[in-house]
Amino acid sequence: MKTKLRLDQVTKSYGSVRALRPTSLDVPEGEFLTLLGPSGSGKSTLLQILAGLTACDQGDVWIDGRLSTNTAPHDRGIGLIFQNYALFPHLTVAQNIAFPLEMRRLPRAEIKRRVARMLEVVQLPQVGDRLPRELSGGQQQRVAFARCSVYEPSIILMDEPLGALDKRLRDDMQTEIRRLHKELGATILYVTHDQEEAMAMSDRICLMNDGGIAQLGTPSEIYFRPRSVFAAEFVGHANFVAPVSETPSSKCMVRPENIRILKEGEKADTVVNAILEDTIMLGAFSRHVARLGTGERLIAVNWSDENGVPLHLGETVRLGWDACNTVMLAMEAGQ
Ligand SMILES: Nc1ncnc2c1ncn2[C@@H]1O[C@H](COP(=O)(O)OP(=O)(O)OP(=O)(O)O)[C@@H](O)[C@H]1O
Repeated sequence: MKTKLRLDQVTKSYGSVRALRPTSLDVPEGEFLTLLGPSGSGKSTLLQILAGLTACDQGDVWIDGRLSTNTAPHDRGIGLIFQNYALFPHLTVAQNIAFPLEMRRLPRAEIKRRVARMLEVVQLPQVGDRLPRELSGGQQQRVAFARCSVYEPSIILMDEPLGALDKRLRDDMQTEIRRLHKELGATILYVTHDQEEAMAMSDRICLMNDGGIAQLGTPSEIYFRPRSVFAAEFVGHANFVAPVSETPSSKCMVRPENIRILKEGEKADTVVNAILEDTIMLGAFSRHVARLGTGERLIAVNWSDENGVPLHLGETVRLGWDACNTVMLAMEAGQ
């Protein structure tokens, strides 16, 4: 697959703050890649360097196979959407969407055609004559997406675009952005610090920590095969258990859905006794917290079973998991 974007050993410091350690990244054409990581991990810096809004100290940026490190932002063929999407308040929705095309001096009829099509794509065909303040937050966000996509950039960078929206709207917009991604076929780089959002939306996740890439992989690889304690803990809940063969320099991790409360006579590769401290019925699943003799707590998430043996808080349960569901993690410095 053709590489659309490439960062080659890019670094950035702000005074004494090292925002980005030497970082290399290849993004294939048409991919939806999410930059996920805690606050200050360098996500926005990486995006700004790709957009040309921030100059890197060292390294190179390649776009479409062309060396673009010093290319001006408007010559990079990249669309940008940020959290404060700032539509022009005095222009109608249609005028807002037409703006990038007016700047590029496209013929009037062509502008009209493209604006109408974009309004269809974002499913807002009726609101072209309204002002932005007459729209809901989610609708405004869709208009921002339309304005960014109307000149058909083949790369779209989004920095926390749903950060200002409430949960319900976020969910709707996630689906919407996925649909638009498919429809437009653009390469999308999406910044979020919300791991569920990253899981739901991405072809691959670039997990960032402390100005560098901690792990790059599909949502499933990052979740089931994290390569560090940081990755294991940042995405989902990590239960740390004693490794079968004790290696002082490693930790063993099991996800909650792979720890079972064993029924009478049921077997597993590893079985431990624990006191049940809490059980929460979440509908399809139930979440159990159980305390080991060492004082450590394990979390198990199992299918709810209406006909199962009732569990009582304070009772001793047998917890079991299989070797194939454990992940050995190297300890990082300081852990
Ligand atoms: N203009 C700036 N001047 C000084 N320091 C900066 C500047 N921009 C970013 N930094 C610092 O660089 C580091 C990386 O910041 P960056 O904004 O890339 O992180 P982020 O992962 O996007 O964080 P957030 O999720 O909070 O937006 C942080 O320590 C930040 O304080």
